[in-house]
Amino acid sequence: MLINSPFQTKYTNTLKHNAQSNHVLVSYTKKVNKIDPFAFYQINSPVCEGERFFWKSPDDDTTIVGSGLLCSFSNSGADDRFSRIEAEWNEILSSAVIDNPFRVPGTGPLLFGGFSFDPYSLKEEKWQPFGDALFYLPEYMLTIIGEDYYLTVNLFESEELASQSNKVKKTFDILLKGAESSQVSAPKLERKEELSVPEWLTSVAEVVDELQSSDTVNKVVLSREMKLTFSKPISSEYVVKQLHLQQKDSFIFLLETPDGSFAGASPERLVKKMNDQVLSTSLAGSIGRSEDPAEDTDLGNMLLNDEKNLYEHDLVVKMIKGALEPYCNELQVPENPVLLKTPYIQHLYTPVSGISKPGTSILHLVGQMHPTPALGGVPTDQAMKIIRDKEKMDRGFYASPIGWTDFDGNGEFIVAIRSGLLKGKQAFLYAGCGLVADSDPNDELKETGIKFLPMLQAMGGKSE
Ligand SMILES: C=C(O[C@H]1C=CC=C(C(=O)O)[C@@H]1O)C(=O)O
Ligand SMILES: [Mg+2]
Repeated sequence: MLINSPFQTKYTNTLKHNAQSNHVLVSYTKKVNKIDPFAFYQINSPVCEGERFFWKSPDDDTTIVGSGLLCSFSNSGADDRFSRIEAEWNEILSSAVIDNPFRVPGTGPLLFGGFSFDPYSLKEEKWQPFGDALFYLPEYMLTIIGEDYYLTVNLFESEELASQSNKVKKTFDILLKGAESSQVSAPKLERKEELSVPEWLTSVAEVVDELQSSDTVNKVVLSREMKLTFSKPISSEYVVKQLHLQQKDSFIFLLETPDGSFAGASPERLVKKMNDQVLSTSLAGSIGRSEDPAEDTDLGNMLLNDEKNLYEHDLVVKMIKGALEPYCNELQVPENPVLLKTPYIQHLYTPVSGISKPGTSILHLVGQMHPTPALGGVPTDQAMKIIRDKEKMDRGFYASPIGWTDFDGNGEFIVAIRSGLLKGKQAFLYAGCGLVADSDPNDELKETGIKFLPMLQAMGGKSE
Protein backbone atom coordinates (compact mmCIF):
# COMPACT_ATOMS: atom_id res chain seq x y z
CA MET A 1 0.00 0.00 0.00
CA LEU A 2 1.44 3.34 -0.94
CA ILE A 3 0.99 6.26 1.39
CA ASN A 4 -1.81 8.21 -0.15
CA SER A 5 -0.43 11.65 -0.76
CA PRO A 6 -0.59 14.12 -3.60
CA PHE A 7 2.92 15.24 -2.70
CA GLN A 8 4.85 12.03 -3.20
CA THR A 9 8.00 12.60 -5.08
CA LYS A 10 9.75 9.41 -6.07
CA TYR A 11 10.68 6.24 -4.26
CA THR A 12 14.22 5.17 -4.81
CA ASN A 13 16.59 2.82 -3.11
CA THR A 14 19.77 4.58 -3.96
CA LEU A 15 20.00 7.51 -1.60
CA LYS A 16 23.61 8.04 -0.59
CA HIS A 17 23.35 10.10 2.53
CA ASN A 18 25.67 9.64 5.52
CA ALA A 19 25.01 6.33 7.28
CA GLN A 20 21.60 5.99 5.71
CA SER A 21 22.49 4.50 2.35
CA ASN A 22 19.67 2.47 0.81
CA HIS A 23 17.24 4.45 2.90
CA VAL A 24 14.66 6.93 1.80
CA LEU A 25 13.07 9.64 3.90
CA VAL A 26 9.43 8.90 4.61
CA SER A 27 7.49 11.69 6.29
CA TYR A 28 3.97 11.57 7.62
CA THR A 29 2.02 14.57 8.98
CA LYS A 30 -1.25 14.42 10.86
CA LYS A 31 -3.46 17.06 12.47
CA VAL A 32 -3.86 16.34 16.19
CA ASN A 33 -5.60 17.65 19.30
CA LYS A 34 -3.99 20.27 21.50
CA ILE A 35 -0.71 19.15 23.14
CA ASP A 36 1.41 21.20 25.48
CA PRO A 37 4.63 21.96 23.52
CA PHE A 38 6.74 21.40 26.63
CA ALA A 39 5.10 18.05 27.29
CA PHE A 40 5.98 17.12 23.73
CA TYR A 41 9.52 18.36 24.32
CA GLN A 42 9.88 15.93 27.21
CA ILE A 43 8.01 13.08 25.63
CA ASN A 44 10.93 10.86 24.86
CA SER A 45 13.09 11.89 27.79
CA PRO A 46 15.75 10.84 28.52
CA VAL A 47 16.19 9.03 25.17
CA CYS A 48 15.96 12.19 23.08
CA GLU A 49 17.88 14.52 25.41
CA GLY A 50 20.59 16.30 23.47
CA GLU A 51 18.63 15.81 20.24
CA ARG A 52 15.85 18.34 20.56
CA PHE A 53 15.00 21.82 19.35
CA PHE A 54 12.44 24.48 20.16
CA TRP A 55 11.26 27.48 18.16
CA LYS A 56 8.56 30.07 18.74
CA SER A 57 8.00 33.18 16.65
CA PRO A 58 6.17 36.11 18.21
CA ASP A 59 4.21 37.51 15.28
CA ASP A 60 2.51 34.65 13.46
CA ASP A 61 2.58 32.53 16.58
CA THR A 62 4.38 29.52 15.15
CA THR A 63 5.83 26.96 17.56
CA ILE A 64 7.97 24.08 16.31
CA VAL A 65 9.38 21.41 18.63
CA GLY A 66 11.62 18.63 17.41
CA SER A 67 12.60 15.53 19.36
CA GLY A 68 14.91 12.72 18.34
CA LEU A 69 17.40 12.96 15.57
CA LEU A 70 16.77 11.19 12.31
CA CYS A 71 19.78 12.76 10.74
CA SER A 72 22.05 15.75 11.32
CA PHE A 73 23.91 17.92 8.85
CA SER A 74 27.11 19.60 9.88
CA ASN A 75 30.21 21.11 8.40
CA SER A 76 33.11 23.30 9.34
CA GLY A 77 35.24 26.04 7.89
CA ALA A 78 34.68 27.47 4.48
CA ASP A 79 32.30 30.08 3.17
CA ASP A 80 30.27 27.52 1.22
CA ARG A 81 28.70 26.08 4.39
CA PHE A 82 25.28 27.53 3.48
CA SER A 83 25.18 25.95 0.04
CA ARG A 84 26.57 22.65 1.32
CA ILE A 85 23.77 22.29 3.86
CA GLU A 86 21.27 23.19 1.17
CA ALA A 87 22.70 20.64 -1.29
CA GLU A 88 22.53 17.81 1.28
CA TRP A 89 18.99 18.75 2.22
CA ASN A 90 17.89 18.85 -1.41
CA GLU A 91 19.45 15.44 -1.99
CA ILE A 92 17.35 13.94 0.81
CA LEU A 93 14.22 15.67 -0.41
CA SER A 94 14.73 14.55 -3.99
CA SER A 95 13.82 10.97 -3.09
CA ALA A 96 11.52 11.64 -0.13
CA VAL A 97 8.04 10.21 0.23
CA ILE A 98 6.03 12.95 1.88
CA ASP A 99 2.50 12.53 3.12
CA ASN A 100 1.42 15.99 4.20
CA PRO A 101 -2.03 16.94 2.91
CA PHE A 102 -1.94 20.26 4.82
CA ARG A 103 1.21 21.70 3.37
CA VAL A 104 1.22 24.39 6.02
CA PRO A 105 4.63 26.12 6.39
CA GLY A 106 6.58 24.51 9.23
CA THR A 107 4.96 21.06 8.88
CA GLY A 108 6.36 17.97 7.15
CA PRO A 109 10.07 17.30 6.80
CA LEU A 110 11.97 20.31 8.09
CA LEU A 111 15.53 21.22 8.86
CA PHE A 112 16.23 23.18 12.05
CA GLY A 113 19.61 24.56 13.04
CA GLY A 114 22.12 27.25 12.46
CA PHE A 115 25.61 28.42 11.60
CA SER A 116 28.51 29.71 13.64
CA PHE A 117 29.08 33.45 13.61
CA ASP A 118 32.53 33.28 12.02
CA PRO A 119 34.18 30.12 10.69
CA TYR A 120 37.55 31.89 10.79
CA SER A 121 37.51 33.00 14.43
CA LEU A 122 39.54 31.30 17.12
CA LYS A 123 37.83 28.11 18.30
CA GLU A 124 36.94 27.32 21.87
CA GLU A 125 36.38 23.77 23.07
CA LYS A 126 32.97 24.56 24.54
CA TRP A 127 31.52 25.35 21.10
CA GLN A 128 33.00 22.29 19.44
CA PRO A 129 29.71 20.25 19.32
CA PHE A 130 28.15 22.96 17.15
CA GLY A 131 30.88 23.33 14.52
CA ASP A 132 30.27 25.92 11.79
CA ALA A 133 26.91 24.53 10.76
CA LEU A 134 24.55 22.19 12.59
CA PHE A 135 21.09 21.20 11.41
CA TYR A 136 18.64 18.53 12.57
CA LEU A 137 16.03 16.58 10.69
CA PRO A 138 13.92 15.40 13.65
CA GLU A 139 12.23 12.03 14.10
CA TYR A 140 9.21 13.58 15.81
CA MET A 141 8.02 17.14 15.40
CA LEU A 142 5.13 19.17 16.73
CA THR A 143 4.07 22.30 14.86
CA ILE A 144 1.57 24.72 16.39
CA ILE A 145 0.15 27.47 14.25
CA GLY A 146 -2.41 29.52 16.13
CA GLU A 147 -4.98 26.95 17.27
CA ASP A 148 -3.88 24.19 14.87
CA TYR A 149 -1.61 21.33 15.98
CA TYR A 150 0.30 19.06 13.58
CA LEU A 151 2.51 16.07 14.28
CA THR A 152 5.14 14.99 11.82
CA VAL A 153 7.04 11.70 12.01
CA ASN A 154 10.09 11.22 9.82
CA LEU A 155 11.89 7.96 9.18
CA PHE A 156 14.45 6.47 6.90
CA GLU A 157 13.06 3.25 5.58
CA SER A 158 13.96 0.62 3.09
CA GLU A 159 11.09 -1.59 4.22
CA GLU A 160 7.89 -2.00 2.27
CA LEU A 161 5.86 1.16 2.44
CA ALA A 162 2.89 -0.66 3.95
CA SER A 163 4.83 -1.65 7.07
CA GLN A 164 6.32 1.83 7.34
CA SER A 165 2.89 3.27 7.33
CA ASN A 166 1.82 1.05 10.24
CA LYS A 167 4.93 1.98 12.17
CA VAL A 168 4.26 5.67 11.73
CA LYS A 169 0.66 5.34 12.87
CA LYS A 170 1.77 3.42 15.97
CA THR A 171 4.26 6.16 16.76
CA PHE A 172 1.54 8.80 16.65
CA ASP A 173 -0.54 6.80 19.11
CA ILE A 174 2.36 6.42 21.55
CA LEU A 175 3.24 10.09 21.32
CA LEU A 176 -0.29 11.22 21.96
CA LYS A 177 -0.81 8.93 24.95
CA GLY A 178 2.34 10.10 26.68
CA ALA A 179 1.84 13.85 26.33
CA GLU A 180 1.66 15.11 29.91
CA SER A 181 3.40 18.21 31.17
CA SER A 182 5.82 17.88 34.07
CA GLN A 183 7.61 20.34 36.33
CA VAL A 184 11.28 21.15 36.11
CA SER A 185 12.85 22.84 39.12
CA ALA A 186 14.61 26.21 39.04
CA PRO A 187 18.40 26.18 38.94
CA LYS A 188 20.33 27.68 41.86
CA LEU A 189 22.87 30.25 40.72
CA GLU A 190 26.15 30.07 42.66
CA ARG A 191 28.37 32.43 40.74
CA LYS A 192 28.10 35.17 38.14
CA GLU A 193 31.18 36.58 36.41
CA GLU A 194 31.34 39.25 33.72
CA LEU A 195 34.50 38.22 31.89
CA SER A 196 37.39 40.57 31.14
CA VAL A 197 35.49 43.84 31.60
CA PRO A 198 38.56 46.16 31.83
CA GLU A 199 40.11 44.51 28.74
CA TRP A 200 36.81 44.82 26.91
CA LEU A 201 36.54 48.54 27.71
CA THR A 202 40.07 49.02 26.38
CA SER A 203 39.16 47.14 23.18
CA VAL A 204 36.06 49.31 22.74
CA ALA A 205 38.13 52.49 23.18
CA GLU A 206 40.70 51.21 20.65
CA VAL A 207 38.01 50.34 18.11
CA VAL A 208 36.34 53.74 18.57
CA ASP A 209 39.74 55.41 17.96
CA GLU A 210 40.13 53.35 14.81
CA LEU A 211 36.61 54.29 13.65
CA GLN A 212 37.42 57.97 14.22
CA SER A 213 40.63 57.87 12.23
CA SER A 214 39.61 55.44 9.48
CA ASP A 215 38.30 56.55 6.09
CA THR A 216 36.94 53.08 5.36
CA VAL A 217 35.62 51.43 8.53
CA ASN A 218 32.28 52.82 9.78
CA LYS A 219 30.99 50.34 12.32
CA VAL A 220 32.17 47.34 14.35
CA VAL A 221 30.06 45.24 16.75
CA LEU A 222 32.00 44.07 19.79
CA SER A 223 30.58 41.57 22.23
CA ARG A 224 31.41 40.26 25.66
CA GLU A 225 30.73 37.19 27.74
CA MET A 226 29.26 36.37 31.14
CA LYS A 227 29.84 33.05 32.90
CA LEU A 228 27.28 31.59 35.30
CA THR A 229 27.81 28.62 37.60
CA PHE A 230 24.90 26.66 39.09
CA SER A 231 24.66 24.10 41.87
CA LYS A 232 23.52 21.39 39.45
CA PRO A 233 23.33 20.93 35.66
CA ILE A 234 20.92 23.40 34.19
CA SER A 235 17.86 22.12 32.34
CA SER A 236 17.45 23.54 28.84
CA GLU A 237 13.74 22.97 29.20
CA TYR A 238 13.55 25.18 32.29
CA VAL A 239 15.36 28.02 30.54
CA VAL A 240 13.20 27.83 27.44
CA LYS A 241 10.01 27.72 29.49
CA GLN A 242 11.07 30.88 31.33
CA LEU A 243 12.06 32.69 28.14
CA HIS A 244 8.73 31.68 26.66
CA LEU A 245 6.87 33.22 29.61
CA GLN A 246 9.01 36.33 29.95
CA GLN A 247 9.95 37.40 26.41
CA LYS A 248 6.66 37.38 24.52
CA ASP A 249 7.84 39.75 21.76
CA SER A 250 10.96 37.78 20.90
CA PHE A 251 11.77 34.62 18.98
CA ILE A 252 12.47 31.81 21.44
CA PHE A 253 14.97 29.24 20.26
CA LEU A 254 16.88 26.23 21.53
CA LEU A 255 19.22 23.80 19.83
CA GLU A 256 20.40 20.89 21.97
CA THR A 257 23.45 18.73 21.48
CA PRO A 258 24.51 15.85 23.73
CA ASP A 259 27.24 18.15 25.02
CA GLY A 260 25.59 21.54 25.49
CA SER A 261 22.54 23.52 24.40
CA PHE A 262 22.22 26.92 22.83
CA ALA A 263 19.18 28.99 23.77
CA GLY A 264 17.91 32.54 23.66
CA ALA A 265 15.16 35.07 23.08
CA SER A 266 16.04 37.24 20.10
CA PRO A 267 13.94 40.17 18.88
CA GLU A 268 15.81 40.22 15.55
CA ARG A 269 14.63 38.40 12.45
CA LEU A 270 17.23 37.88 9.75
CA VAL A 271 14.92 36.63 7.02
CA LYS A 272 11.55 34.96 6.65
CA LYS A 273 10.40 33.41 3.38
CA MET A 274 6.85 32.19 2.79
CA ASN A 275 6.38 31.16 -0.85
CA ASP A 276 7.93 34.13 -2.67
CA GLN A 277 7.33 36.69 0.09
CA VAL A 278 10.52 37.79 1.79
CA LEU A 279 10.71 39.73 5.03
CA SER A 280 13.79 40.93 6.85
CA THR A 281 14.28 43.37 9.68
CA SER A 282 16.95 45.82 10.59
CA LEU A 283 17.29 46.07 14.33
CA ALA A 284 20.09 48.21 15.71
CA GLY A 285 20.27 51.24 17.97
CA SER A 286 19.18 50.81 21.57
CA ILE A 287 17.98 52.57 24.72
CA GLY A 288 16.66 51.26 28.07
CA ARG A 289 13.06 51.11 29.34
CA SER A 290 11.38 52.85 32.22
CA GLU A 291 8.57 51.59 34.42
CA ASP A 292 7.06 55.05 34.23
CA PRO A 293 5.09 55.21 30.94
CA ALA A 294 5.82 58.90 30.29
CA GLU A 295 9.53 58.41 30.91
CA ASP A 296 9.49 55.30 28.72
CA THR A 297 7.94 57.30 25.86
CA ASP A 298 10.55 60.04 26.36
CA LEU A 299 13.33 57.43 26.13
CA GLY A 300 11.79 56.09 22.91
CA ASN A 301 11.58 59.59 21.42
CA MET A 302 15.15 60.26 22.42
CA LEU A 303 16.24 57.11 20.59
CA LEU A 304 14.23 58.00 17.48
CA ASN A 305 16.09 61.32 17.31
CA ASP A 306 19.57 60.29 18.39
CA GLU A 307 22.13 60.73 15.62
CA LYS A 308 24.59 58.10 16.84
CA ASN A 309 21.88 55.44 17.07
CA LEU A 310 20.23 56.46 13.77
CA TYR A 311 23.59 56.09 12.02
CA GLU A 312 24.22 52.71 13.73
CA HIS A 313 20.79 51.65 12.46
CA ASP A 314 20.98 53.11 8.97
CA LEU A 315 24.14 51.12 8.15
CA VAL A 316 22.15 47.93 8.79
CA VAL A 317 19.19 49.02 6.63
CA LYS A 318 21.50 49.89 3.72
CA MET A 319 23.35 46.57 3.89
CA ILE A 320 20.17 44.48 4.08
CA LYS A 321 18.68 46.39 1.16
CA GLY A 322 21.86 45.83 -0.86
CA ALA A 323 21.98 42.10 0.02
CA LEU A 324 18.34 41.49 -0.93
CA GLU A 325 18.18 43.68 -4.05
CA PRO A 326 19.73 41.12 -6.47
CA TYR A 327 17.27 38.43 -5.31
CA CYS A 328 14.03 40.36 -4.83
CA ASN A 329 11.58 42.42 -6.78
CA GLU A 330 9.41 45.13 -5.30
CA LEU A 331 11.69 45.72 -2.33
CA GLN A 332 10.05 47.99 0.22
CA VAL A 333 12.09 49.89 2.76
CA PRO A 334 10.36 52.48 4.97
CA GLU A 335 12.21 55.77 5.18
CA ASN A 336 12.34 55.99 8.96
CA PRO A 337 12.66 53.41 11.72
CA VAL A 338 10.04 52.81 14.39
CA LEU A 339 10.49 51.50 17.93
CA LEU A 340 10.50 47.85 18.94
CA LYS A 341 10.18 47.40 22.68
CA THR A 342 11.07 44.29 24.68
CA PRO A 343 10.88 44.12 28.51
CA TYR A 344 14.33 45.62 29.16
CA ILE A 345 15.29 47.49 26.01
CA GLN A 346 13.90 49.41 23.05
CA HIS A 347 15.42 49.36 19.59
CA LEU A 348 15.19 51.14 16.26
CA TYR A 349 13.40 48.83 13.87
CA THR A 350 12.94 48.90 10.08
CA PRO A 351 11.12 46.06 8.29
CA VAL A 352 12.32 45.29 4.75
CA SER A 353 10.05 43.27 2.46
CA GLY A 354 10.05 42.04 -1.11
CA ILE A 355 9.09 39.31 -3.57
CA SER A 356 11.84 36.81 -4.22
CA LYS A 357 12.97 36.05 -7.74
CA PRO A 358 12.37 32.45 -8.90
CA GLY A 359 14.94 29.94 -7.67
CA THR A 360 15.99 31.94 -4.61
CA SER A 361 16.25 29.74 -1.52
CA ILE A 362 16.09 30.93 2.07
CA LEU A 363 19.48 29.36 2.85
CA HIS A 364 21.00 31.32 0.00
CA LEU A 365 19.50 34.54 1.37
CA VAL A 366 20.84 33.69 4.83
CA GLY A 367 24.33 33.25 3.35
CA GLN A 368 24.07 36.58 1.53
CA MET A 369 22.88 38.52 4.55
CA HIS A 370 25.02 37.12 7.36
CA PRO A 371 26.57 38.94 9.14
CA THR A 372 24.53 42.11 8.93
CA PRO A 373 26.09 45.22 10.49
CA ALA A 374 23.87 44.67 13.55
CA LEU A 375 26.30 41.85 14.45
CA GLY A 376 29.42 42.38 12.32
CA GLY A 377 30.06 45.86 10.95
CA VAL A 378 30.75 48.00 7.87
CA PRO A 379 32.48 47.06 5.67
CA THR A 380 31.93 43.42 6.62
CA ASP A 381 35.38 41.98 5.92
CA GLN A 382 37.30 44.68 7.73
CA ALA A 383 34.89 44.60 10.68
CA MET A 384 35.23 40.82 10.97
CA LYS A 385 39.02 41.13 11.10
CA ILE A 386 38.75 43.72 13.87
CA ILE A 387 36.31 41.50 15.80
CA ARG A 388 38.70 38.51 15.58
CA ASP A 389 41.56 40.68 16.72
CA LYS A 390 39.81 42.54 19.57
CA GLU A 391 37.28 40.11 21.02
CA LYS A 392 39.69 37.23 21.50
CA MET A 393 36.85 34.77 22.04
CA ASP A 394 34.75 32.34 20.06
CA ARG A 395 31.22 33.66 19.60
CA GLY A 396 30.15 30.16 18.57
CA PHE A 397 26.49 30.38 17.54
CA TYR A 398 25.91 33.71 19.31
CA ALA A 399 24.88 36.43 16.80
CA SER A 400 24.58 33.83 14.05
CA PRO A 401 21.62 32.73 11.90
CA ILE A 402 19.36 30.14 13.59
CA GLY A 403 16.08 28.87 12.18
CA TRP A 404 14.32 26.44 9.93
CA THR A 405 13.46 25.61 6.35
CA ASP A 406 10.75 23.13 5.38
CA PHE A 407 10.39 20.77 2.40
CA ASP A 408 8.50 23.46 0.47
CA GLY A 409 11.30 26.01 0.86
CA ASN A 410 9.47 28.16 3.40
CA GLY A 411 11.33 29.15 6.53
CA GLU A 412 12.55 31.73 8.96
CA PHE A 413 15.96 32.60 10.41
CA ILE A 414 16.76 34.99 13.22
CA VAL A 415 20.05 36.29 14.52
CA ALA A 416 20.78 34.48 17.75
CA ILE A 417 21.34 37.38 20.14
CA ARG A 418 20.17 37.61 23.80
CA SER A 419 21.44 34.06 24.01
CA GLY A 420 23.73 31.67 25.81
CA LEU A 421 25.37 28.28 25.81
CA LEU A 422 24.20 25.91 28.56
CA LYS A 423 26.79 23.35 29.45
CA GLY A 424 26.34 21.18 32.52
CA LYS A 425 26.50 23.40 35.60
CA GLN A 426 27.73 26.35 33.58
CA ALA A 427 26.17 28.85 31.23
CA PHE A 428 27.93 31.37 28.98
CA LEU A 429 25.89 34.42 28.00
CA TYR A 430 26.78 36.86 25.25
CA ALA A 431 25.90 40.49 24.50
CA GLY A 432 27.24 42.90 21.90
CA CYS A 433 26.91 46.50 20.77
CA GLY A 434 27.36 48.43 17.55
CA LEU A 435 30.31 50.81 17.78
CA VAL A 436 30.52 53.90 15.60
CA ALA A 437 32.92 56.86 15.73
CA ASP A 438 31.05 58.66 18.53
CA SER A 439 30.37 55.66 20.79
CA ASP A 440 31.25 55.95 24.46
CA PRO A 441 32.80 52.81 26.05
CA ASN A 442 30.91 53.15 29.35
CA ASP A 443 27.57 53.63 27.60
CA GLU A 444 28.27 50.50 25.56
CA LEU A 445 29.14 48.57 28.73
CA LYS A 446 25.75 49.59 30.13
CA GLU A 447 23.96 48.68 26.88
CA THR A 448 25.51 45.21 26.81
CA GLY A 449 24.64 44.84 30.51
CA ILE A 450 20.96 45.35 29.62
CA LYS A 451 21.25 42.84 26.77
CA PHE A 452 22.28 40.08 29.22
CA LEU A 453 19.06 40.52 31.21
CA PRO A 454 16.61 38.28 29.30
CA MET A 455 18.86 35.23 29.73
CA LEU A 456 19.78 36.21 33.27
CA GLN A 457 16.15 36.52 34.30
CA ALA A 458 15.32 33.16 32.71
CA MET A 459 18.09 31.54 34.76
CA GLY A 460 17.27 33.15 38.09
CA GLY A 461 20.27 35.49 38.04
CA LYS A 462 18.67 38.90 37.74
CA SER A 463 18.12 40.02 41.31
CA GLU A 464 20.97 42.49 41.69
C1 LIG B 1 24.59 42.51 19.17
C2 LIG B 1 23.48 42.63 19.88
O1 LIG B 1 22.47 43.51 19.53
C3 LIG B 1 22.39 44.09 18.24
C4 LIG B 1 20.96 44.18 17.91
C5 LIG B 1 20.21 45.27 18.26
C6 LIG B 1 20.84 46.43 18.74
C7 LIG B 1 22.19 46.54 18.76
C8 LIG B 1 22.84 47.79 19.22
O2 LIG B 1 22.14 48.80 19.44
O3 LIG B 1 24.05 47.82 19.42
C9 LIG B 1 23.07 45.45 18.24
O4 LIG B 1 23.46 45.80 16.95
C10 LIG B 1 23.23 41.84 21.10
O5 LIG B 1 22.14 41.93 21.68
O6 LIG B 1 24.12 41.07 21.52
MG1 LIG C 1 23.85 50.04 20.12
